[in-house]
Amino acid sequence: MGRRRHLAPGDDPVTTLRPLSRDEVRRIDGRAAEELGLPTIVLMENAGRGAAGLLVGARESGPARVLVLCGPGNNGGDGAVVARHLDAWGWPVRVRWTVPDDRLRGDPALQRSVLGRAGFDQGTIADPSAIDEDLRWADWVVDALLGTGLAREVEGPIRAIIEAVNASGTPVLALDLPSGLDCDTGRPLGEAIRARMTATFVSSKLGFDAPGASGYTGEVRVVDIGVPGLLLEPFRPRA
Ligand SMILES: NC(=O)C1=CN([C@@H]2O[C@H](COP(=O)(O)OP(=O)(O)OC[C@H]3O[C@@H](n4cnc5c(N)ncnc54)[C@H](O)[C@@H]3O)[C@@H](O)[C@H]2O)[C@@H](O)CC1
Ligand SMILES: [K+]
Repeated sequence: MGRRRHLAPGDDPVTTLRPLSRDEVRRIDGRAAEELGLPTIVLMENAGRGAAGLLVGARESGPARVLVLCGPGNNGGDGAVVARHLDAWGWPVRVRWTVPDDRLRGDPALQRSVLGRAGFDQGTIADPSAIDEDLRWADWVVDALLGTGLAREVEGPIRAIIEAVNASGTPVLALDLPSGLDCDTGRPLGEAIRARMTATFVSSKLGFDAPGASGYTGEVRVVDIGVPGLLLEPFRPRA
């Protein structure tokens, strides 16, 4: 009998929701916190833990060297959570942020502080060419640069980092969205990460079904981040 396929974290055992728009998924996150009082740090932990589990599942052989690239927002915070779990499982991890820690607020700032206190190989990318050595070292890259906060053409250092990652050919696990991909249209805003796999939160995204989007998302896996069912009701398939 073939390897029993356990349900990986996020393989929703009950129902799948219809693909969501950027606004819908951001509103779900917001309602969970504002209306239901579920702290966003809880959703972030579930997101990062689920994504880390998918990376382990994607690796037939043992631990791999993982370079986690974190942007300035909650997507970056997710990346720090992935790093913490992979490290606890014995995977060699490096964490590189696109901004100094005094530019972080809230959940991502907290996550970065925890990694700092826990002795992680963590730093700020001073110049996009500075990640070339990290890219040579890594077996996998975790793309935690930009998620649904992407609001304009990708520019500046983040654009150069995306180009360097794509040029390196290193396989990428993208968190929530491949950075630079428009959530609703599935088209790159200037430049986008070409991922081997995308761990997307709550549900798939409208843009993932657009022609050409799979060249950026790679295999899409949904990670359940613990949003209460009340908020998911409007998005369940019609019975
Ligand atoms: N809010 C929540 O409760 C949760 C959010 N989650 C994560 O948070 C993400 C959304 O986080 P944020 O809203 O903080 O935003 P992101 O972390 O997606 O983006 C970070 C910041 O990048 C900047 N930015 C936007 N477009 C840019 C561009 N073109 N070039 C350079 N910088 C640009 C913006 O200032 C934006 O706030 C989701 O995709 C998901 O990964 C998850 O942790 C689940 C829970
Ligand atoms: K991302």
